[in-house]
This record gives sequence, C-alpha cells and structure tokens, in this order.
Amino acid sequence: MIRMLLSVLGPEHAPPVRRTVALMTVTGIVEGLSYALLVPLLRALLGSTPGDAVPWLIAFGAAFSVFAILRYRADLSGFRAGTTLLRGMYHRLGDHLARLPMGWYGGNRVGEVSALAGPGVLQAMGVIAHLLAPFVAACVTPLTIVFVILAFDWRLGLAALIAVPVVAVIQVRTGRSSAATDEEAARRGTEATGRVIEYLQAQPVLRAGGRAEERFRLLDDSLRDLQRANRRSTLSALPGVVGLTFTVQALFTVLLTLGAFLALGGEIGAAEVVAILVLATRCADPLLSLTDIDGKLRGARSVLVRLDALLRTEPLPEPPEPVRPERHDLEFESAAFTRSGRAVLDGLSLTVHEGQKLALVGPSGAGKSTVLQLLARFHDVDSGAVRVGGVDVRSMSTDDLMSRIAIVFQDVYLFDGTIEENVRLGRPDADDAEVRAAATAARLDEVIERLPGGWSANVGEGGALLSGGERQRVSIARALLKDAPIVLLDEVTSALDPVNEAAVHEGIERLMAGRTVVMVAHRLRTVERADHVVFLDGGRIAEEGSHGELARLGGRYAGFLEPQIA
Ligand SMILES: Nc1ncnc2c1ncn2[C@@H]1O[C@H](COP(=O)(O)OP(=O)(O)OP(=O)(O)O)[C@@H](O)[C@H]1O
Repeated sequence: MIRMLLSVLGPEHAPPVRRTVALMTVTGIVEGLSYALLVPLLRALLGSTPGDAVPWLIAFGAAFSVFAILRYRADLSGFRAGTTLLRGMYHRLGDHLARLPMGWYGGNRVGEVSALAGPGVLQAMGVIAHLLAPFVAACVTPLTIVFVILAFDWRLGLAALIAVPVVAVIQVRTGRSSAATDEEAARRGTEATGRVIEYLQAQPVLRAGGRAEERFRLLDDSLRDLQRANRRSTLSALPGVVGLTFTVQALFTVLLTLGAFLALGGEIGAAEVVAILVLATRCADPLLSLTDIDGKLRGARSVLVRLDALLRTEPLPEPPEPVRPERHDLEFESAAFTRSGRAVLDGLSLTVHEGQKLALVGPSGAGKSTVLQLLARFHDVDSGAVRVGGVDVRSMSTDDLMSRIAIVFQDVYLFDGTIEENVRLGRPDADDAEVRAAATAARLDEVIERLPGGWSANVGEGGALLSGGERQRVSIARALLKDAPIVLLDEVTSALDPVNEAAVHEGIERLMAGRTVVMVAHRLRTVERADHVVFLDGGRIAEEGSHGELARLGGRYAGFLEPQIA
C-alpha cells in the first residue's frame, strides 16, 4: 500500500512517509511494552503486600506518558505528511492532466477525473493522515503484547503466537476476495458521478425535450447499481469480520483455559493469569478494529490503483531537442489518423502557404475539425506527417507550437471571472492598452458598454451570462491579443442575430489579416474569403481549388453550397 502510494506520488515523498511509519511503529511497541508493566503491577496489587505496587504504578504512568507523547507526535507527523502529500498529489495530477493530449478528454472522462480528483484524492491521501496510525497500532501493539506474554510464560505466549498467522491469513484472504467487488464498487461510483454531472449539465436540453424524467431514471439506475455494488463489497468482507471476531474470542478462551490449568497446577500464580488476561483484552480492541481499517484501506487502494493508471497515461512525447520553425506555412503529407478503429483521415496531403487562407468544406464527419486538431497536436497522426514551416509538429515543443497558434472554436468556454480576465487569457503579460485594443478590434467594446460593471462584469460559469455571439467576440479578442501567426477557425454555425453576426465576421476578418489561416467553413460568405478551398469527404480530398473554380466545376462542392449560392 505504502509502495503504491509512493509510486503514485513520486519517490521524493518517501522520506517523510518512512519517518512517519517508523515513529508509528515505535509508538505501537512502546504502547505494548507499557501494558507489560501491568503484569508485575497486578502481581504486587493482588499479592500479600499491595504497597509494593507503587513503584510499578509510577513506572506504568511514566511509560504511558511516553506513549501518549509519541502518539501525539506520530499523529501530528501523519497529519503533516498527509497534507503535504495531498498538495503534492494535486500538483502532480494537475501537471499531468495539463500534459495529456486533448484527444484523451472525451467519453466519461469528466466523471472519472471529478471522482478521482475530488473525494478520490482525499480518500487516498487520508491513508497517511488518518488510517496509518490506527493500522500500525493494530498490528504492532498486539504483536508486542504477544512477545510480552511469551517472556512471562512460554506456554501462554505460544498459544497467543498461534493467533498471529491465523489473523494474517484472514486479512490476506479477505483482501483478495474483496478486490473484485471493491473494484466494481469503484467503477460504479465513477459511472454514477458521470451520470450526475450529465444530468445537471443537460437540464436545459432535457426539459426542452421533456426527457428529464427518463434521464433521471438512468441516473437513479446508476445510483442503485452503485448501492448494490457497495453491498456486495461489504458482504465480501463479512467472512473476514466474522473470522477475526471468532479468532479473538478463541484466543481469549484458550488463554483463560490454559491459564486456569497452569494456575491450578501451581505453575503460575493467579495474579499472573489475571494480568495476562488483561493483556489479552488489550490485544482484542486493536485486532477487531483491523476489519474496519482494512475496509477503508481497500477503498483507498482502489483509488490509488486508478490514480496510478491515470498518471501512467502517456502524454504525447516531447522532442529531446525541439526544432523552431522559421516560417509558418502548413503541410499535411499522407496523414492518416484513426479513431475507434475507423479511419478519420486517410492519407491526406495538402499545403497552406504562409499568409494564405484555406477553407475546409465538407459533410458532417468528413474530418474537418480533426485537421485543425492535428495541426494543434491534440493528437498525433498514425502515419504521415503534419508540418509547420517544414518542421514536423512532433519535433516542436508543445509550448512553442501553441504559442504560434490561435484557435477560435465553435463552442467558446469562458471562465467564471470578468470579461477582462477572460480576454487576457490570450496573452497574460499583455498591458491594459493591448487588452483594450484587442477587445475593440473584436467589437467587444459595444458589449462592455452595455453590461453593468463594464470591463469588470462577471461572465458567469462557462460564460453563461453572455449570449453566444458575445462569447464568440470574447474568444476572437483573446485570439487577437495572442497575435499568433497561425489562426485555426472552427466556424460558428449557430444562428447569430444580424448585429452579432456582423460583429463576429468583422472580428474574424481582422484576426485573419496577414496570418496563415485554416478555417472550417460552412457559409458561402466565409469560403469566398479563402485563397484555397478543400472539399473533404471521408477523410480524403474530394475536390480542391479556389471557390470560383470549384463552383464552376459543378461537382460535390458546388452541390454542397448550392442552396446558399442560389
Ligand atoms: N472522440 C472521438 N472518438 C471517436 N471518434 C470521434 C471522436 N471525435 C470525432 N470522431 C469521429 O471522427 C470523424 C471526424 O470528426 P470531425 O469532428 O473531424 O468531423 P467534421 O468534419 O469536423 O464534422 P462536423 O462538421 O460535424 O463538425 C467523425 O466520424 C467522428 O464520428
């Protein structure tokens, strides 16, 4: 468990964890040894001169004080190590998620990462802060007590020692038999989180379509599955709980019977038997708590396994010696890219000269957005190459590549903050004048004037307080501020009102000026602005040329845009 924790966190966290475990082990031993003093103490108390018990009482008090101080320090150390690890884990996870290819984000990732990064990390890191001390105490203290009993009487000690492998076997077997059900419970937990997020995010769509109840049923089913999985997980641990309780009871009975037998034979005194039985009861509590701690440890372990798998997901490889291109022409050479076993791009070759505008046109699913994603290296091609200024994007550092590209997506995400903060994301070190100039060029100034609070107006989560067109203007202002030589545009297809549409087009016009542009185009007005048009279908170029040439050709492109041309 500790090894897994350290493999997830990185070896630099090993020293404080080892120190904490060592301190907890010493604390457990001291606790066991302090109980050892009960034997002479009880022997004196129950003997003919109870006054002899005073020095033992003092020694017991002193030993227990040392234990209390050590316990305090061990708990503090565990808590400190836990909070440090928590911070380290968040940093590691954050850094790793930022390096994962954009292509990784999809499917059920939001639910999976939310469950892992929120309660999952807290649960896994709580091992050091809250579970390690009771776990070490539950193992070390009874073991020390067994050796103490062994030192007082080898026969009673031997009887107690037999319980050690029995407890170990029960623990290991329970762990093994619960592994599959724990895993299932964790998987169901992730699914349920995903369903909750989906249900909340999709409320407007569900209500508009009158499907809220139907999707709630899916969420309800998922929560019921989770409940069943948790029940199975609890039931699979039940034989371990019963086995451990039975072992502890049996140990006590054996010690009592054997002690009575030895005392009747006059081999040990009645006081010693009572003292050893008291020691045995001191073993019972920590041993019985093992089942509860074990359940929690297993839960944390399953989170650690999933964190480990996430952290092992390979980011796209960075070149050891990155190359910086001198130009900004773009090229696809026989690029092939597969998704879910299906060819999305099939040997695509095309060139965009520096300062030129390429429009990608084609039916839905043709691979247009994928071309933009491969240029920004959200994924790597399976074969062939994608080049910027003659340099393969895989030979450029991600930071360098991203600094040369400004992207305006169809779906604009704004962070919950002011308009100014959202525009500044384009270039965080820009001065106020530059931010305002970019906003004016994107015709965002009109929006800002209208909003109460102006520049400082809050846009709400995801930009919910702005209209679609206004969000687009913020995104164009961001791209203008970035002032990157390459612009990738995924054209807005949703209907904008005439004022917003004119403003967005004006902003885009300014953004494209003098830059190398690749745009996914759906509208005649946009393709007319392009120097070159590529009509994609099924990941291949079906036709290419200027808008005029393709329109005259009367082929697929002309047919596709015909309603608009008409
Ligand atoms: N995350 C994904 N996993 C698997 N397949 C995907 C994924 N995203 C897209 N695809 C598939 O890749 C193909 C190309 O998608 P792409 O988004 O590039 O098409 P497009 O031409 O931009 O379509 P549209 O105009 O509708 O946006 C589609 O068939 C799509 O189903």
